[in-house]
Formats: sequence, structure tokens, C-alpha cells
Amino acid sequence: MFDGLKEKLGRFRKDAEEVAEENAEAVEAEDEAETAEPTEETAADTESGADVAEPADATAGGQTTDESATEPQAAEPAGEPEDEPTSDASAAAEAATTSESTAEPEPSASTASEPATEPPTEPESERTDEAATSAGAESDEGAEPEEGTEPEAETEPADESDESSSGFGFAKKAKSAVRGRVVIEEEDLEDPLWELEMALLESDVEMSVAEAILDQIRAELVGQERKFTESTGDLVDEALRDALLSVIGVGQFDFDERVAEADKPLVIVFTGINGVGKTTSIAKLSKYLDDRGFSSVIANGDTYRAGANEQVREHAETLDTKLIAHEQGGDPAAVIYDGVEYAEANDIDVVLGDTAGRLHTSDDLMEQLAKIDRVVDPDMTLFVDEAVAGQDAVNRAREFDDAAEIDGAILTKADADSQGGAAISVAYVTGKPILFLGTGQGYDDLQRFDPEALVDDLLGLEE
Ligand SMILES: Nc1nc2c(ncn2[C@@H]2O[C@H](COP(=O)(O)OP(=O)(O)OP(=O)(O)O)[C@@H](O)[C@H]2O)c(=O)[nH]1
Repeated sequence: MFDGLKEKLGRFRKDAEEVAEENAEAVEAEDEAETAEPTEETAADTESGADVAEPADATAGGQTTDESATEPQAAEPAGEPEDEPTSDASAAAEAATTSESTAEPEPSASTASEPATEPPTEPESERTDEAATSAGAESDEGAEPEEGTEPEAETEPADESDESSSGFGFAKKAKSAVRGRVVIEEEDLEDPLWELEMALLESDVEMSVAEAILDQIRAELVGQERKFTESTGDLVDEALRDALLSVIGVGQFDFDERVAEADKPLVIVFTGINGVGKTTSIAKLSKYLDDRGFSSVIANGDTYRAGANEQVREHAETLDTKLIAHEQGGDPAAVIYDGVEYAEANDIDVVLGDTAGRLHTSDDLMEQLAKIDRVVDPDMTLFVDEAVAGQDAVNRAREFDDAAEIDGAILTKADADSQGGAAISVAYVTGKPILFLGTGQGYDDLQRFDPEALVDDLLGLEE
């Protein structure tokens, strides 16, 4: 099920990880280059405590380079960083954090996700200087703080506007690198996110749903800090999983619990266009309920199509379920009303009301639905469509919900759908949950829609 989409999501995750790792290697290489051989001048200057201008693009270089001036910095080697930064590194990090903490909050995932965009307010080198000096001064004066004493916090807070052109605080990047971490930046993800957007749209995911997924991934990943040892792939998977769940799980409720807690009989009416699997789904649901100890009666409100009564009667007899039916051409509302009467008289738990296949544009059929609503006042109206119909199913779900409010959806023929676009989009577009997936023509081929299980399956994360 949805294999095509699974394969496309796998490609995105691999590419996003590769890009972010390249960024990590670039930062490590930069960091190692800057900490490997401190220059004569740097060492001498730091001895004298003079300001040391740092190359403008130094990320952590400002602090790390400076520290190396006093002693070779035990740069956190890629892949085996110590868990705890060395005392120098922690002093520098402390200085950076302290200076930052007075000027800006610790970057949380959400803060980091809104990189400041205002241009730096002072020339890069001076700014770098300040950071370098503060760290240098820190590591210069008594590099090893007394046991149990906190290194003196620098008083000079990093300037709010202390943002590098890449949109992240110089001090934050410096602190990150000192701690052996790397910041995932927006430009690192642009290509993989573009690829993901194409994959989602090709899989019939509705445009607004694809954009919601991408926005959430950017918000969660961009600015994300991670240790060199942490796998970017895990961060990407987590961000993609959260984003998919946030759109697929809209409005979800526990159907079994709803049935158990409802006043009986619970009345469910099914609507949708011709041939999508409404009648088959009703038969499957009757068995699903029976397997869970709930009795049901089927009321055939499809008095429009010739042969409808025979088809549903076959299912009822096979399943030994009571059927209420009227002559073809009868009033659907009257049939379902009789079904409720029968259930009340015979202590039946659930009434399953079929209706004729209809397009949302056929006024008289939509008026029929409105009359059923008035006469029967069903507890749930479920929209049935084919998962394989993709975008068409999404559009119809929205149109049916606009015309006669639905409470949930059943997507049939998911066994034949490799795209998964409708399964991902319908809940977000209508605000109503997908409750079941039809996965074949057998009476047991009906499964509860479980967003977590679906997303884990799409990402290959299932146990
Ligand atoms: N593969 C597959 N086929 C299904 C599924 N659900 C229904 N079908 C088939 O789809 C066809 C139409 O099913 P029906 O239940 O008659 O559809 P309907 O919506 O009631 O059609 P009308 O009564 O004309 O409105 C039948 O051949 C079903 O066996 C499913 O989940 N998977």
C-alpha cells in the first residue's frame, strides 16, 4: 500500500541527510583547520590580551581559535566528541552562552527556526573580535577555573544584532561549534525540500497539504543544533514524521470507543459517488462491529439504482445481518427511519444506512441527504471514496463536506493505491478524520485508520 510514496520519501530522507552531513563536515573541517595551528601573531597577541581580528567567516573560530592560542585546543574530533566540553571549551561556551544569555535566549528549536534576518549592525571583524576577546580573555585569565567555581561570566553581552549574513547569530554558531555541534541551515535543506514537494505533489497530495508538511519540516529542522555524532538522518526522520502526523491525524477519534459510549442505537449514514465501495464497506463494517460484540442492522437507502436491493441483500444473508429495504424508488429517509425503529424495538446497537451513489452537484440527491439528516438525525455521516482516486477523492470529500457535513471518511481500495495522496490529504482538507481503509474485497479487508502506523510504515520505521 502506498509503495510509490514510501520510495519517494526514502529518497528525500537520504538526500536531506547527505546535505546536512556535508554541512557538518564543512563545519568540522573549518573548525579543525582553525584550531589546528594557531598563528604566531594570534598566540603573541592573546598573550598580551590584545584584541585579535578573526577571519570574518569564522563560525566558532572566534572562540575556538582564540583558545587554541593559549593551548592546543582539544578540538572535538569529528565523530568522537567528548560528551562534556573541555574546561577551556566550556569556559568559552560559558562565555558565549553567558554573553548570549543576557542578550538573547538559548536558541530553542522554535527560536532557532526563526533565524534573525536583520543585517549585522557592526563590522564583522569587530564583532568577531569582541567574541574572540571575550573567549580569549576568559581562557587567558586562569584557563582552569578553581574547582567548583564558575568561570567569571563576560559582562559584554553579545549584541542582539550580532547575526551573521547566513541568518544565525555569530555567537550561537560559535557556541555550537565549541560544543561540537552543527547548525542545520535553511539553504542546506532547500534542494531536498524541493524534491520532497515534487514527490508529494506527484503522489496526489493536495498542494495546501504539501505546503503545510514542508513548512513544518523547515520550522523543526532549520536552526536545529546537533552534536557531530548525532545522525542528521534521525533529525530528518523525526521532522518528517511530525509533519506527516500533523496533517494525517487531523480530527482523529477512537471509533470503537465512540460506538461503545453512544446511546443506542447509534445511526451511521454512508454517502459518496457511485461504485466507490459504499455497500461493500457497510457489509465489512457490520462484520467489524459483530467481531467486537456490537449488533447491527443494515437499512438500504439506495432506492435509486436497480439491483441495489439484491446486492445488499446478498451481503446481509452472508453475514446473517438483518436488512431493512423498501421497493426501488421509495423514500430513502423513510427506509433509514424504519431501520432505526427496528433497532430500538430489537435492542440493536448500530444502524448502517446505505444511500444511492451521488455527485455533490446532483441537487435532488443532495436534498435527499438533507432530508435524511432532518428525519433521522444520524450520529455520523461517513463519506466513502476510493484511495486510488487521489486528488479527485480529496476534492469530492471537500465538496461533500461543504454540501452536507460529514463526520469522517472511509477510503476504499487502498490495496490498489501506491500513491497515498488521498490518505494524506483528506483529513487536513476537510478537518474530518479518515476512520477506515478498505484493503480488499473480503469482509475482513477493513482496517482502522491509524495515522502513526501509516506514517511509520511510509518511513519504514515500523517495528
Ligand atoms: N480492491 C478493492 N475493491 C473494493 C474495495 N471496496 C469495494 N471494492 C469493490 O468495488 C466495487 C464497488 O463496490 P460497491 O460496494 O458496490 O460500491 P458502491 O459505492 O456501493 O456502488 P453503488 O452501489 O453503485 O453506489 C465492488 O466490486 C467491490 O468489491 C476495496 O477496499 N478494495
